[in-house]
Amino acid sequence: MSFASLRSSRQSKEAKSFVKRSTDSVSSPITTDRNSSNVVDDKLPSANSAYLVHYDGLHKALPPTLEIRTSSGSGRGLYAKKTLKAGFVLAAATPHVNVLSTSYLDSYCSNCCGPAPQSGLKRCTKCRTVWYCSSKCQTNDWALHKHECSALQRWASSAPSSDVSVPSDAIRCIARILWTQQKEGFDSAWTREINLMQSHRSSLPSSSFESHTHIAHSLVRYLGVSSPLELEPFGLKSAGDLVDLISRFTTNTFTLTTSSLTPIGVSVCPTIALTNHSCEPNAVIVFPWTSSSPTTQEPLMHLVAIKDIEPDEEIVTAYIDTTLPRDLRQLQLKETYNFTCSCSLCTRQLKVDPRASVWCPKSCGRTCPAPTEENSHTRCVECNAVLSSTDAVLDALRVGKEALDKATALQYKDPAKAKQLTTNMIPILTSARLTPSCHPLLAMTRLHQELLIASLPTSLTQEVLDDTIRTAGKYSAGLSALLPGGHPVRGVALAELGKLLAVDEPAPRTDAPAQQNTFPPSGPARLKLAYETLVRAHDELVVGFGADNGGGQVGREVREAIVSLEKELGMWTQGIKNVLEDSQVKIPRS
Ligand SMILES: C[S@@+](CC[C@H](N)C(=O)[O-])C[C@H]1O[C@@H](n2cnc3c(N)ncnc32)[C@H](O)[C@@H]1O
Repeated sequence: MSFASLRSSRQSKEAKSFVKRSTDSVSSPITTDRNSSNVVDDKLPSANSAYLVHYDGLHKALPPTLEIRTSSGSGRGLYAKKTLKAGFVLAAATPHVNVLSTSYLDSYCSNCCGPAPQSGLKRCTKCRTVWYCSSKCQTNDWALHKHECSALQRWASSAPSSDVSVPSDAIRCIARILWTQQKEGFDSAWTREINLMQSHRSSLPSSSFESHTHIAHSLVRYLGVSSPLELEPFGLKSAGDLVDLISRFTTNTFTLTTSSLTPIGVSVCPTIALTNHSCEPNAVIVFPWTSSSPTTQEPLMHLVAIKDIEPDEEIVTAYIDTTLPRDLRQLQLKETYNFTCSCSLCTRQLKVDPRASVWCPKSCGRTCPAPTEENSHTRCVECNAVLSSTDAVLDALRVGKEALDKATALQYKDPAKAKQLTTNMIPILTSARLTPSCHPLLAMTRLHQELLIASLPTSLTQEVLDDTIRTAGKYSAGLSALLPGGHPVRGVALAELGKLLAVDEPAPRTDAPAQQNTFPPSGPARLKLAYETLVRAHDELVVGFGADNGGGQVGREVREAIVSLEKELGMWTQGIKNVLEDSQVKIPRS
């Protein structure tokens, strides 16, 4: 596979791999105003004591395999009515609203959210802020964009500096909700479905006051009114209604991603927002972009089972990055969604959590729990060897977390500096004996891989390519210790590793037998590994992006890569056979 094909397969250098909700803050799981619109039908005799309920509008949009029930712990949720296999597309829905993040406005179509076609995107000549892939998309979007266009121009004219000349995706998304409600009608099914989403208005935590106030002020300015009291034409009759809307947005919004999980914006989909959270999810939300010409279709949000699901089992997705250790996960869930997670992963007593683990000091092959400030005494779970270098490990963990935050902040502004940081930090974390799945080494490795791929020179050297492959290998290994088979993040990581292995080697090593145990191998062994990795990736992708979707766009790319590798390997085999036949040399049996 050529180096160019590797690059073109990457839609963006901004690859942040986790599908999650992109919200800021929330509060308690259930509110009285939301319940008032429910009709409790009957009590189900299920172990989790959930109740079957009908919500005007939302249940109609559900496939017959799912139903909405409510439980005291987590409010409404989606439940399976029959056995559903891993890879089954549980629901596919066109989101009510999709909005691109500011940095992607000039590289994706603002109507269909597809990538720029070969001919490039066309910019709206009035606001000069949003871009479209075709006049058809521009025309389709005009009913909403005509309001947005003047709002964007007004906002830009009063912006204090060019870097804040476009409002955030959150503000643009909430405004689109309001304009659509005006267009569809305040009594329409569309508006009712938005209003059925959970609001935490009555129990907002004080930590979210600031962000809600900030959103409210920005929204008022963007809509061109002078105070929240002038929002009545948008159906907001009181400041409380505005808080409701902002809370609904923050609690229920998803990250819009590309087919390879790059986050590019925000998405609102009331039906799929009914899924509750677990750090050990049995389902994921993806945008597989299965259409052969994705730029002509709206993105479809798919809820896909990644494990076999039993009848009456709740469908749960992860709202946050589940590769984080428990304390960080709990902090994020509390801050953003205002609940304490009591999922199986959070409540299970693990001897050692791979997210916070270091290798045995005696190198027996097993691990110890990473030391913490509260508990620095730690020993190997297998051979009991005591970790004596706890201060060094604690230092490495602290410095590593700081460096990760800094490198993440710098990755687009100054990628060279970010790469310098990750390059320096990874050996420090590795020599402190952190395992590849340990935080922050896993996240640092992922960022390093992104930075390496984004900066691959056109004239690639063997050293740079091999270094990138080693990083991708470590990232994949770390993920495999944490995420179940079939998780789309694993599939995409394996696909990237396989594609890197398949890139034509600039200077294949000729001392292959001596290098047998080195990674990555060279020559035919490398091609074989590329092939095996891509086949594994494909197996995972057809689960994570849905079997009916053929693993989505990434699955299709991987299939194409597999076919071309099969041809290449076939040529190798034939070539070796010919040489052997010519020279009458026998192929050794082992
Ligand atoms: C997107 S909504 C999910 C649907 C929501 N339960 C409803 O009734 O509309 C997210 C909210 O659901 C609640 N929630 C989700 N998962 C939960 C869990 N595992 N435990 C407790 N509450 C949860 C939290 O209040 C969270 O802010």
